[in-house]
Amino acid sequence: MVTIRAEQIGKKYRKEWIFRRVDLTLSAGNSYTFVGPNGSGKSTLLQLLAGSLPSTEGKLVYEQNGRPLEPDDWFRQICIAAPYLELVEELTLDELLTFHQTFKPFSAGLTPAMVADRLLLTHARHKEIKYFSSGMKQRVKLGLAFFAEAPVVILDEPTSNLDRQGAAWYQEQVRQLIEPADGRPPRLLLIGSNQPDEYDFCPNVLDVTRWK
Ligand SMILES: Nc1ncnc2c1ncn2[C@@H]1O[C@H](COP(=O)(O)OP(=O)(O)OP(=O)(O)O)[C@@H](O)[C@H]1O
Repeated sequence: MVTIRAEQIGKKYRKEWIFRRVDLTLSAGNSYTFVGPNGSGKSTLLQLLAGSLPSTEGKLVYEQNGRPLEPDDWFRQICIAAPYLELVEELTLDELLTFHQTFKPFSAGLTPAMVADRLLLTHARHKEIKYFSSGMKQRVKLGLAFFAEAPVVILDEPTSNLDRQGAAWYQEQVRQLIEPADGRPPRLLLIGSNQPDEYDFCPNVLDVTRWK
């Protein structure tokens, strides 16, 4: 089981503190949503918790089954879907899924063809990502996080560009992360959002402006 512990972390850009003194303990089987107005620091905080941005102050500890993990091993534990993370556009969906699973394996038993099916994109398996619509790309980004084995899933603005069918698909899949129907271990889910229907199932909603 994975736990992320943030101890008094803060982030400053130039002379401006985005947030300070963030103390959090986040563990598997739970979901947490960070809310706040545009520019309040949701994406920045998620990137710090993912270990992809350094904090200006404070300490971040990752633990697996009570043992600290080295920062270099964090990335294996995390899948992140966010508007600022791009897909490799030159690859077809099949190629992308095959490539991705070499460093972020899919859950046991899932093949790239099965993942394409779960993405509702079987018809587009041989199409290059650059020809996907923005909603199709968003589904791929989410699917790479939903269907990987990694125990921590981070979703920033998860339903951006999704139509009604895509949003319903998101709702169905995201709930299975914390209450898996197939016996898989529950994951730690972190969301950054301003749209209540993206996190209406989530009991832990934290406004980042509390850390200004
Ligand atoms: N690389 C950077 N250099 C300087 N300032 C930055 C940088 N990245 C973000 N910021 C600033 O940090 C603040 C928080 O930005 P962030 O993207 O985390 O907000 P957000 O809450 O996710 O916003 P939104 O709802 O618009 O996505 C903003 O004032 C932004 O301008």
